[in-house]
Amino acid sequence: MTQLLKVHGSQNHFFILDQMLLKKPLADKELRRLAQQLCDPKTGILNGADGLLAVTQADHPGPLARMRVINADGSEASMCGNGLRTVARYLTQKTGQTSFTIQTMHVDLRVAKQKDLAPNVPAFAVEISPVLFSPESLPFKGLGNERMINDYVPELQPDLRFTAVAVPNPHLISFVDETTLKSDVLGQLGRYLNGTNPYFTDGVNVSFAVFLGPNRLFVRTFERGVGFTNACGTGMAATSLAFCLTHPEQAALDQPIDVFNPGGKVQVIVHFDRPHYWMELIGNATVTDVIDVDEEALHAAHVVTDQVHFEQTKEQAAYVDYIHSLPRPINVNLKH
Ligand SMILES: N[C@@H](CCC[C@H](N)C(=O)O)C(=O)O
Repeated sequence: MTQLLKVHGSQNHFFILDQMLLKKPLADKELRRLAQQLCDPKTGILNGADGLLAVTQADHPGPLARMRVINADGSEASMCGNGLRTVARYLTQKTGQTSFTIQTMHVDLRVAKQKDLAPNVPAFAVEISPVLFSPESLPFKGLGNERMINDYVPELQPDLRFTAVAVPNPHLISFVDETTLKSDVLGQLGRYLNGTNPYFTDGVNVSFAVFLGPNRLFVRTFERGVGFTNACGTGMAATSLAFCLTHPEQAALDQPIDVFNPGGKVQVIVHFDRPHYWMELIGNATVTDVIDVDEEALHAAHVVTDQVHFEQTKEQAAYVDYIHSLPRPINVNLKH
């Protein structure tokens, strides 16, 4: 027997699997199959999730562990901001350390425990970096050879401006009005750019954002490898950076930006240590369920309700109380 955790950051839901607890860690192919089975609400448990976060040993000295991000469709992403907060919390509980680094696909990132957002709503801050703008780093092609910052891109959508940035997973951002944010445009564009298309050949996370005032945004994301999510941490960090770059009169560097999303709220602080931008993403790291599961079921990608034992924590009730205490600037249906 081993344990899985069901967790979320702004209701961007994941399962955490600590490979270091297993007699035999899952091979890459097994991890991909498990993510597909477990995250699908039809075949998985607890309504599925947006991804599987695998915690493994770091392959060099320094970081406490390594996080791998497997999207619901089995593809692997280089980073996940909401997920990193939940892995940071898991490692804090496992080791007692409250400030450390975690290895991700390309870089080691700093994480630190924060003051609880409300009773039983733990919070963590995580570093989001590196920030890259070149077409090769996303990648995108056929849309100009220069960086894309608040540009009209008629190939994508005639009347919207776009910013493309990798953090280091790829993001495409547009500032829109509330009607456009709620319209079908985001889903259509997200599906197109994450299917066979000539522009974003590895797919891209697409976010639409509405200005709410100085240092305040609402962000909705269609995620690569997932579809619509309640929140995308790297997406909100990338959008806050785009906000600072394109609307400096409304968004300040080195100050918290409140970013509301369908699943709650986070804060992002954008820093510019010349010549590099980097962001801090601060938000909840909630554990909703502890699941006892047979190790063989993980290898076989067959984790089903009647063969596991769940223990629900009281943290989701506390999280719901917390978000009900927040302003709700825009209502978008929640994904369950
Ligand atoms: N939800 C995540 C991002 C997960 C990876 C993304 N789908 C990708 O493929 O890049 C976040 O909170 O950052």
